[in-house]
Amino acid sequence: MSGLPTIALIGPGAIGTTVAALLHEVDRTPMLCGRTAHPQLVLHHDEGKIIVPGPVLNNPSIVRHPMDLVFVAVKTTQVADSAGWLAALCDENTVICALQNGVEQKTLLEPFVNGATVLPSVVWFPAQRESDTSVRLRAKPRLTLPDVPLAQLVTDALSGTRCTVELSSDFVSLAWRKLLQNAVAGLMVLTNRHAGIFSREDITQLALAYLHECMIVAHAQGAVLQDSVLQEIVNGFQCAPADLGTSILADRKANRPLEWDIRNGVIQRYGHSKGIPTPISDILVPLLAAGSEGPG
Ligand SMILES: NC(=O)C1=CN([C@@H]2O[C@H](COP(=O)(O)OP(=O)(O)OC[C@H]3O[C@@H](n4cnc5c(N)ncnc54)[C@H](OP(=O)(O)O)[C@@H]3O)[C@@H](O)[C@H]2O)C=CC1
Ligand SMILES: CC(C)(CO)C(=O)C(=O)O
Repeated sequence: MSGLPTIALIGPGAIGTTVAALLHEVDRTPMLCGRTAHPQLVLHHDEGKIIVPGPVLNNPSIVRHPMDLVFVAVKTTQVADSAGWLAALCDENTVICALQNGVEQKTLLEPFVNGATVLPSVVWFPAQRESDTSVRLRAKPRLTLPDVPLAQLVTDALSGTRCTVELSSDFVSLAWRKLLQNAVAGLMVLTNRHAGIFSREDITQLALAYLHECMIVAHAQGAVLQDSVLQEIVNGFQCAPADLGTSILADRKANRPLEWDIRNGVIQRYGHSKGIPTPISDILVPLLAAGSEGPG
């Protein structure tokens, strides 16, 4: 690579708009690759708003050459539909930073990326799309990446932006820590409620029992996490604004497919493969899957 890296972003939704806006603010505007040709992207943050000029491109045939760095922020349920973008933007020299939840980003993306290197990330911050498609950032942006040499490209791209990037030598544990948080957030979908539900004693008990089950699977997958993490996760939801949602609840409310498999199904799947009983998952996962896909 000579000169500044070329950067594209696929999926300018809640997380994608946030990262595109933060890059734009430091004059590193990525190529905006989406599904809908939004005329511009708008991010509202604590101190004001950032407008990224569009339009969002919606046809991969416009791409003339692969990019050095591609941020992928489509839902994991939308990866296959983004195959055209991934094929056009990636080759074996490209680094892909997956801005997606779960612990399976590499497995999900690698079939589509022409030999590019997929770096998973943990996206710690909540962002929500408003009805006018602008995005509201609800915490300070923060990412964790595995501490590998190619992560430097992402760190450099985001240097000087509002987004903190941390590198971890134990990325697996952090990714599972976040997965546990996402798994228990599934209770918001099943109750059709926001974080306020975690102030209920019955939901707290259910959340802790479910997290305990998830933790056994996490340990079996090599995550090093203390038991105190379970209460910390519940405390986090209890301290959050009562109206704070989660991206899977936004999808439920909009009747879109849910990321139930990478957030909840994954724990049941890995549990079953290791002979670990998952009685709570065995109830929650079919309810989330049926809510997502029906029929009916
Ligand atoms: N929102 C959050 O607070 C957090 C989300 N995450 C994770 O980040 C990932 C992204 O979530 P989020 O930003 O909420 O998702 P959104 O639904 O807000 O955004 C998805 C974006 O992808 C676009 N898209 C859909 N299909 C395609 C396609 N075929 N080609 C190109 N673009 C496409 C959508 O376009 P269109 O404009 O047409 O809808 C939309 O802009 C998920 O894995 C989520 O779990 C992680 C942490 C926090
Ligand atoms: C809000 C947050 C950070 C935790 O649930 C998230 O990951 C999501 O909305 O998907």
